[in-house]
Amino acid sequence: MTAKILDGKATKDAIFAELRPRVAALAERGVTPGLGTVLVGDDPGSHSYVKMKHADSAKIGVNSIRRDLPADISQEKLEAVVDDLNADPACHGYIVQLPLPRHLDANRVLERIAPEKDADGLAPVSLGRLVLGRRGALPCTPYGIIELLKRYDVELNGAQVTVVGRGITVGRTLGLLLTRRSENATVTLCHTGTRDLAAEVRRADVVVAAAGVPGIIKPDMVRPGAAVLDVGVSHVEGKLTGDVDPAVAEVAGWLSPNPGGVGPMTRAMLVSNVVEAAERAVAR
Ligand SMILES: Nc1nc(=O)c2c([nH]1)NC[C@@H]1CN(c3ccc(C(=O)N[C@@H](CCC(=O)O)C(=O)O)cc3)C=[N+]21
Repeated sequence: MTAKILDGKATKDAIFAELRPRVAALAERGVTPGLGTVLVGDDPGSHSYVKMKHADSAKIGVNSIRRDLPADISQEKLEAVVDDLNADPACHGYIVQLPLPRHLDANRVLERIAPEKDADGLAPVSLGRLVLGRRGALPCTPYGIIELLKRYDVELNGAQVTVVGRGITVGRTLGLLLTRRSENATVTLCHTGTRDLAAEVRRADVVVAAAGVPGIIKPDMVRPGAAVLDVGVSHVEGKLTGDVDPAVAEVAGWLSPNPGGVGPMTRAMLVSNVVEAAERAVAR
């Protein structure tokens, strides 16, 4: 048996097809959604992600607002750019690409993002709203994971989900999303202090691997038929390597490829958050 593919690339295209008429409706009201990115320094990975985000925007008629800043920019100057985007009516949502160079305080920058313009749902106000169960931008990767599972009819209601990794961008926030009444999953959040990772993974209907440890999920840890999502991004000998051992495909019922799985879904939800922010700005 080999796992069915949770195709993030095709699902992104389907989501874009649904966003296009919403963008057209905004155009009729004279509004073009604008997605901003703030990129500090010249990390090649970050550059390529930001480039992909703007290519996605262009595809569905969303304007790009790009601020590429030198690696040695000061905290004050970076915060001034954030203030500028907060004040720019053409920018409906933006992200500050993470990680930032070490001399900068990322939390202070994220705190400064106007909550209604937080496109990745990672600013403190958005995270607080998620905890409280109030409306707000949802973090793009967890949101994309849930959307991907729903569109392939993978059951979450009552499901046992094991999440590996407690980072804010994926693991910790995914636990919050999955345990909402609307998803209704039971979540086990694993991390470096977990005593028996194999046992936690083995009883899961759905496994989300977001540890950033290449190949940490082995076939003997996966229950036959389980859905396995690979969120790991590591580079081994110059090649993108995920957290899921390729042999898991022989055991799992569903598998998100990497690349081509959760990455494109993250980008789809980012654009979706910006279109939604533009719709809210028009309604105000
Ligand atoms: N504020 C902030 N928000 C982010 O959302 C954010 C961030 N900072 N910093 C970096 C990470 C990384 N990230 C990716 C998004 C899409 C792909 C993606 O689409 N990858 C493709 C291509 C991969 C390849 O071939 O290189 C794929 O998986 O198929 C990857 C990585 C968003 N991040």
